[in-house]
Amino acid sequence: MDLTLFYNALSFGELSVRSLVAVFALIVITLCFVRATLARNSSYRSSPPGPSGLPFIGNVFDIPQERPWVAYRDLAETYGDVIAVKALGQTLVVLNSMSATVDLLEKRSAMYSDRPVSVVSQMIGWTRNLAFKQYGDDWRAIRRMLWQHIQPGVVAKYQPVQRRGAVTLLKHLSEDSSNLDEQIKSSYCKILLNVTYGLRFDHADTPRYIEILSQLESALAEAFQPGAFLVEFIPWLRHVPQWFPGAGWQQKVLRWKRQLDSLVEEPYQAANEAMRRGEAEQSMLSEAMDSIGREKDPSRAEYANRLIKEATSSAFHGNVLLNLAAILHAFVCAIVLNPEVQIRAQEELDRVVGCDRLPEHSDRPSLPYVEAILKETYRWHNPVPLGVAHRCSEDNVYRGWKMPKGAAVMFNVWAMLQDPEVFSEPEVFRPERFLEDGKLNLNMMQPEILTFGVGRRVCPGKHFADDSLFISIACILHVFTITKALDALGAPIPVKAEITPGILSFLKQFDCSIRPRSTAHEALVQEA
Ligand code: HEM
Repeated sequence: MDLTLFYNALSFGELSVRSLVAVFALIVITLCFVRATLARNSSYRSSPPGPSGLPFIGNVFDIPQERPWVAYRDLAETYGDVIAVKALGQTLVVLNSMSATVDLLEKRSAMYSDRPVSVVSQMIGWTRNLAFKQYGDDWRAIRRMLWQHIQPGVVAKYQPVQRRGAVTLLKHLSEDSSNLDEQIKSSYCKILLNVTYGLRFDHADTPRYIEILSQLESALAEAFQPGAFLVEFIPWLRHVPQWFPGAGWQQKVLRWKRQLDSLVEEPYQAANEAMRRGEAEQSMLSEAMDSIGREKDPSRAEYANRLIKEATSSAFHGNVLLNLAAILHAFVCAIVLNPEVQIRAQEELDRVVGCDRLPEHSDRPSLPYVEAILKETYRWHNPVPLGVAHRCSEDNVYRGWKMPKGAAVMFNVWAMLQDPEVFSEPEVFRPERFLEDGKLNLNMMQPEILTFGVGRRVCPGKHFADDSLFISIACILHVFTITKALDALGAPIPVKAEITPGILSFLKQFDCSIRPRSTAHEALVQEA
């Protein structure tokens, strides 16, 4: 999933007020909050500790836009694992330890499972996605429907499609590995279109959907930048007509809305047409349609249709594809930087799988080192370093602090997965940390319990994602040798694991060479 929400953006970086109008509006808003702030003064004193900040605007200038998760970890060293920062009357609580995360998001999940509201999200229509929905009946119904299709007991049925996607990626990479990021996205897009909508791998619109998803990736980054949209502070601005001076932002929001509409509507329509022609493969959509096929009451059928549409599109768009792609991309980067890991993995694959076939999901229990590489990738590079913001829906007391209703709550996944007390030399990519005597060491903290979120909003696609990433990683390691690319003079081009700016964390593009290990391995790809 995916997104990250307005309140992620409200991680209170330097508020980039871009114009005099914005500055003026900000002053007006802060004055409007004076009374409320004073009224809440007593609760402020008892809320979790954090930097004091400026009067009324709070900590707006305390947290940088770049890598705010590092700033929160540093604040936790001063104030303790639970910190609160405030801006413009809003409270953001950041949990920097596993114990606080479990205490609040899991043990008190009835109170900590809502999402903060974002006006821009509503305008774009992101609220059709499960990840953006408020906690309530609609969320519950859609989540239940999606869960039926991707819960642990049934998710293995998608393994053949995931392996087909991995093989498609191998074929593309053996022809041209220069655009790694695009190839990875294309492979996961095909898998997701097939399992959610039953669309074939060669569906003509796949490249266009990838293009729209990439554009929406930038939209996510921009929409949630602090101060980027004044409407988040003054919601009535959404009613200002587009022609009004200064309302040009609405054009942008409208463009994103159209793009998202395409992504929600077009695969759904294409799938329905394919089903009518009898050309669609079995999918979440076709199974869900079968189950409501006998519904006679038109209003109930209409309601069920909307649930199906929103459940399937939640498994396709949002950050689902971007998260999968980000993790596989990080894995390739880690291998380029750590050639000894590749050698050890290939020894294991040669011993278990041999040279005359590609890996299968059924090999997984016999490939602990490859498994450890996946775990270490989850730990080493997490695309959602602050999780997805939850919202506290009732006043409650934790460790003597008042946790106010309406506070956004984020959990610093990055800080927990980079904690040197738990993972020695956390910046080093070392799969061995998850092994003991050649077997998985289950006494180690398992990164996936944080990577996919916590509590009732935990990622429902985590088992699907984990199966899919495992087979991709096993197949790539089995077939290719990945090294640094060489420049014109034959010298290795340096690679650095740098992240893109923004509230989501993706590794920047890097050069690398991806070549078949041998003609026998190349033949495996051609024959698959
Ligand atoms: C490596 C890939 C993935 C990562 C890192 C990831 C991560 C996450 C995270 C951190 C959340 C928020 C959890 C929280 O609020 O505490 C989430 C929610 C969600 N994810 Fe994933 N996810 C991935 C893949 C998938 C896949 C493959 C699917 C569907 C097939 C999926 C569907 C969803 C949905 C629908 C939600 C919203 C759940 C809700 O709010 O109730 N995700 N994901």
